[in-house]
Amino acid sequence: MRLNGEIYDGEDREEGEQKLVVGYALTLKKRKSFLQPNFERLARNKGISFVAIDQNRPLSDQGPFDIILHKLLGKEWCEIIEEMGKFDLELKRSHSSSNSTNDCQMDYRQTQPQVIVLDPPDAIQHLYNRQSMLQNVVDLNLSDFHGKVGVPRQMVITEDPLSIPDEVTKAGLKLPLVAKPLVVDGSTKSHELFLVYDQFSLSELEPPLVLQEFVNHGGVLFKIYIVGDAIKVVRRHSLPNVSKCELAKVAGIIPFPRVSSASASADDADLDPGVAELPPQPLLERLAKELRHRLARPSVVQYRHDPRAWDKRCLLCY
Ligand SMILES: Nc1ncnc2c1ncn2[C@@H]1O[C@H](COP(=O)(O)OP(=O)(O)OP(=O)(O)O)[C@@H](O)[C@H]1O
Ligand SMILES: O=P(O)(O)O[C@H]1[C@H](OP(=O)(O)O)[C@@H](OP(=O)(O)O)[C@@H](O)[C@@H](O)[C@@H]1OP(=O)(O)O
Repeated sequence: MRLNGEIYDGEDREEGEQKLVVGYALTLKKRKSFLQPNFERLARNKGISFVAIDQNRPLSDQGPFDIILHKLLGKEWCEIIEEMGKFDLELKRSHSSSNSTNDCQMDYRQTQPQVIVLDPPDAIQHLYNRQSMLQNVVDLNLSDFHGKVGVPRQMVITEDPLSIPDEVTKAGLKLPLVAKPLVVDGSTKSHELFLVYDQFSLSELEPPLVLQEFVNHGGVLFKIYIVGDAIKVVRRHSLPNVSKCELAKVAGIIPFPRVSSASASADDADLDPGVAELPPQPLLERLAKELRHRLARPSVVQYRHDPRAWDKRCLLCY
């Protein structure tokens, strides 16, 4: 990694020796979950500091930053970042078309050192639709590669809630079902999910939504994060299995927001080896490669997989 002309070697630094400044633009919620004191301390020890970007002031008056890390959805913010990207591109063009590029490069570096934006807007593909994001997994056809990869049986309901019971019967989906808003736009509401235990209650749901068969998976799931070639798997607690007996006794709709959030980490939990075993690396690598290919241009794949039921040699993504 480039740091004012030096290469970052990943070694710990003496306290106070700053090598990398990361400007961040994140929601308050994300700041709380991401910039934990332990993380900031670890980063500081490695010479990396995090500085909040003030969105009310021009970016050029702030910093200098080596990296800009952002996860904001607003159009205004995207334009600011895009403008930065254009400036950088123009600069590169003027370098390649002129012989006296060094002057230009020097001016630019002096006023605004080269910043790595994670990620530039044109390298981000937002996956808003729960159905289409899973279609990429269906299309992979990884049916016999160190195990299977698939998605739970599901259907999309866009209109009349009163028709849902019939539509579910026609589609042959088995109860209990997980009801999820069709669109995941980062809002709290888009992560409000319901477990539906009986046919009649289905008409109380609010379309547009995805209805998925609930798959028992031992109360543990894996989240797979892919950045370039790096793959990180974490274990999270999840919903417990639903037995036939429970299904016969329980009725209605039960809400369950964010059951597998970062605070539900099961990395250090004492688990049954049957559910704790991680999916094999070759399968993860293949999955990452195929998804990167299918999701086309982005250099960093921002995709969410919650594969489970690995104890049955079946990686389900939802
Ligand atoms: N088909 C399913 N079968 C069993 N459990 C499921 C199923 N779908 C989702 N879950 C449970 O619901 C949780 C949330 O599901 P999902 O990841 O689809 O929603 P989300 O709102 O995108 O969640 P997150 O907050 O993790 O981003 C999962 O972590 C898992 O515990
Ligand atoms: O805070 P953010 O808005 O980035 O929320 C993201 C959340 O991160 P958090 O853990 O920091 O809350 C993620 O959880 P983990 O990776 O930890 O499982 C995951 O649920 C994403 O789907 C959320 O993105 P969204 O779908 O809402 O855009």
